[in-house]
Amino acid sequence: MIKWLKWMIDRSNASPDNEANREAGLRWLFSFIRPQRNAIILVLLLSVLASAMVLLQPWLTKMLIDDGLLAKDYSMLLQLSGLMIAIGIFNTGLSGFNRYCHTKLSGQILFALREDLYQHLQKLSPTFYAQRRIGDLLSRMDVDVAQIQRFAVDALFASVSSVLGLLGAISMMLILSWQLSLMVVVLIPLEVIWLRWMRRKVEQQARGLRERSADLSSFLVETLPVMKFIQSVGQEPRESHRLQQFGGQYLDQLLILQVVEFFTHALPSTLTSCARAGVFLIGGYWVIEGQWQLGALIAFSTYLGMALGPVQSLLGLYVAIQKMVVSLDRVAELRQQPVVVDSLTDTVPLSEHGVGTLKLEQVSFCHHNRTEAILREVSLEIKAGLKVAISGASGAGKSTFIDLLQRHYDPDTGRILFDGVDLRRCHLAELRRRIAVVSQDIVLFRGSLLDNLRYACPSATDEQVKAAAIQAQLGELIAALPQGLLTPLGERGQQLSGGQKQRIAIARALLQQPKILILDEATSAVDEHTEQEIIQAVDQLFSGRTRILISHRQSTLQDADLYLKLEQGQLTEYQNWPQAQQRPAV
Ligand SMILES: Nc1ncnc2c1ncn2[C@@H]1O[C@H](COP(=O)(O)OP(=O)(O)OP(=O)(O)O)[C@@H](O)[C@H]1O
Repeated sequence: MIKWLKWMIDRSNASPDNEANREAGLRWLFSFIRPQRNAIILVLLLSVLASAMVLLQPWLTKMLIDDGLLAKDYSMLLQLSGLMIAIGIFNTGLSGFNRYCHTKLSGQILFALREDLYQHLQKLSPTFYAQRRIGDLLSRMDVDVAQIQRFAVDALFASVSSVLGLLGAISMMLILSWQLSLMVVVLIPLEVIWLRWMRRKVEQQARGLRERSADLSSFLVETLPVMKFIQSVGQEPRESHRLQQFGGQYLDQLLILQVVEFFTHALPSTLTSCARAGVFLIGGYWVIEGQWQLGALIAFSTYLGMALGPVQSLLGLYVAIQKMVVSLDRVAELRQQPVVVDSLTDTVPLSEHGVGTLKLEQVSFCHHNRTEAILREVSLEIKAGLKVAISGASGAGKSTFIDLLQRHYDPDTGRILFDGVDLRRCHLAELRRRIAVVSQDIVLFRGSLLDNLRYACPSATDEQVKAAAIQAQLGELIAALPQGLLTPLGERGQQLSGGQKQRIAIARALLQQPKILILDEATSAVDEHTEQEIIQAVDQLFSGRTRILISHRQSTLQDADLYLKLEQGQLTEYQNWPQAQQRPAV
């Protein structure tokens, strides 16, 4: 099947890399089709049955005219009419059942494809997301996957029933008149040659359309969440104009594709009309001359329609393959993005009694495509239970350092150890459960406050969540909300203040029971008084556990047990905050 598809796909402008990607994409697609073998066989059998029933109808009409009407046989007329009614009822039931099985199969493949792609995206690093437009990812996940699935199921079944219909109709036509049948068969190679010539154009324009559609999605994803900012800087007309431009480009591309598709189908349709006229001319002459029966001519012309219909839909399928390839390439490109960080199969379990000591051994790290290293051969130990303050100029790499601790990236050289275990050997989820990060941007999902608090720890009971919320001083907020903990927070918790969101994040971290709590600029959005309250709460609630605080503010970093400053790839230790602000290091 893969070989057949590769033959159908235009390779004239594909590089060996593209070819390899495409083949991997096809293999990926078929890995979802194969497990549905039984359901596919059932739907195929139903299609065969449906095609046979359709083929029977014109033959019955022929018998009705020639053996019933023209022969004036009333009993035959009655029997054939009864048979036609029975077949009609059977066909209705068959098509309903066929449709149900087909939709179920099609949906199962669609969601399996999407889930697999989503699971792959879940493993990709922050660098990948920093480089990609979310709208484009959305469009690949949504429209491209649906396009592939539509082809994989709908088009393949359509092709099977078309081939069956075609073979059946041609056989019936040959039985009725082989001379007229030849006329039709000669057309098929002509149409195939034309389509092979047109396919590259279709693929090119379909690719353009998918890209314009991704531009539109990206625009909406980018601007809708920040409408407040656009309003406050008065740029609504500019964004409306941009939408107009994207819309215009999309429409232009759509029209070009329509024109190309029109010409692709126009020649075969014209040839078809000529063939039909030819059949009526020659067949009609034979009937007038008494060499052929009227019923046979009517049945032949019906079978001719039935044969040309499948030819048209097979040719349409040929065009659909070129469009599907565009989507398959776009999805395969995502599917082949390398997973930089993944759990090994033989991970070393982290002890529940471990205290959470962190050790860096000769760690160096530089972001992909950057020249300036974030860490250069840094060796350091952060003993458990300390309150650690990390300062450093903006862009020095403090957040990247935290990403390395949570293993969003691996060091280029050297290693990081958690309780003596190299992070590369830890199970990712286990490691990340032990290191909770509260950052400036608190992520809140649509759902109740309760659901949001429980997000990192879904097994927590309502009582545990409530206790954590009270500890994080959310009592007042809960009392003020109309449905308490069950109040929906709305999109991204826009109705909450910065301090309230921060407390939600702390309550979440409390439920997570981490060994290490990291506050990465977590309090920079709140006033100093609220900040002091939050930090006091953290010191109290997480006392005895390692707390790493990152900030530019002195008020946040005071009273630490260890001061670290990140500067030019070095993490230098200082005795206190004022010293950390000056040189030299201790
Ligand atoms: N995913 C990424 N890919 C490439 N470069 C990145 C990536 N993330 C951050 N950087 C770059 O790495 C450097 C350090 O960024 P980082 O966010 O770690 O700094 P920071 O010290 O936390 O800054 P700030 O105090 O302003 O938050 C910056 O130059 C930034 O542009």
